[in-house]
Amino acid sequence: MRKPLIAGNWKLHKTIPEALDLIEALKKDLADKTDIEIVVAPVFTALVPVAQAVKSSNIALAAQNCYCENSGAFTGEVSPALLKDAGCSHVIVGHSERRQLFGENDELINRKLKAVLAEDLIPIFCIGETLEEREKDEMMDVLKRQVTVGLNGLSETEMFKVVVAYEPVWAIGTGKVASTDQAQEAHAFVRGLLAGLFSTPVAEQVRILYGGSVKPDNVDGLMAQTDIDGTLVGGASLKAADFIRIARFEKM
Ligand SMILES: O=C[C@H](O)COP(=O)(O)O
Repeated sequence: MRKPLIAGNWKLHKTIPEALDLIEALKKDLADKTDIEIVVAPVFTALVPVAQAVKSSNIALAAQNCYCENSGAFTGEVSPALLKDAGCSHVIVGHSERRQLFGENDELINRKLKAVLAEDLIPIFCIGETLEEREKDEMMDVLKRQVTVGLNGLSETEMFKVVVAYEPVWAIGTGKVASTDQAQEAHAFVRGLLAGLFSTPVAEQVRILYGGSVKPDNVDGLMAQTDIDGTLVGGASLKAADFIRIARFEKM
C-alpha cells in the first residue's frame, strides 16, 4: 500500500513572513491528516524558519534543488548535507524548470540523486515530456531516457526511498492538466520501467506523483487513478485553501 504524498512546490514565491503565514494555515487545517504525507518546498531563504515552524507537525520540508557535492568551491550552490542541516527531509531533483532554464541534464540529475540519497534525504525525482515531444509521439522514449539515466546506478534499497514525479511540461503552470487517462498511462508506463530496471517490489512500492496544473477541482479524478500516488503542486500550493483542499482529496 503506497501512502499518498501531497507536495507543494512554492517555486520562487513567498518572503519569510508570507511562508510562515502559509505554514500556520496548513498546520491548523491539516493537523488531522495522518493518512497522507504532506511536504512543502519553500525558497532556500525560508527553509530554516519554516523548518522551525513545522517541527512536531505532520508537514515535512523539501528543498527545490541542490548540488551534487557536499562542499568545496561551488559558488552559489547548496549541498544535500546543508539542506539536511537546515531541516529538510526531501529534495526536489530534476524539475523541468531546472532542466529547461538552467540546463540540467540527466547525468547531472543522476549525480544529484545519488548525493541526496547519500545524505539519507528523500529525492522527489521529476520527469516529463515537453509538448513538442508529446506531439512527435516521443513521450515514452523521453520518459525511458530520463528514468534510465536519472536512476542509473541506484541500488534497490535506495530506490525504495525515491519518489518519482511525472510532470508533463506542457501542463505546468498552463492550466492544461493532463487528462486522467493521459496521466494514468504515463504513470503505468513509468511503473513498468521501474519493474524492468529494478524489481517488481520497487515498482509496486515507489510512489509516482503527478504534477502540472493540479487544482482543487481536478485532484479527485487524478488521485482516483491506480498509479497516481500523490501530486506535486505548483501554483495552487501558494494558496492555503487550495492546497488544503488538494490534500483533502476525495477518494472516488
Ligand atoms: O512542481 C510543480 C509543478 O511544476 C506544477 O506546477 P503547477 O501546479 O503550477 O502547474
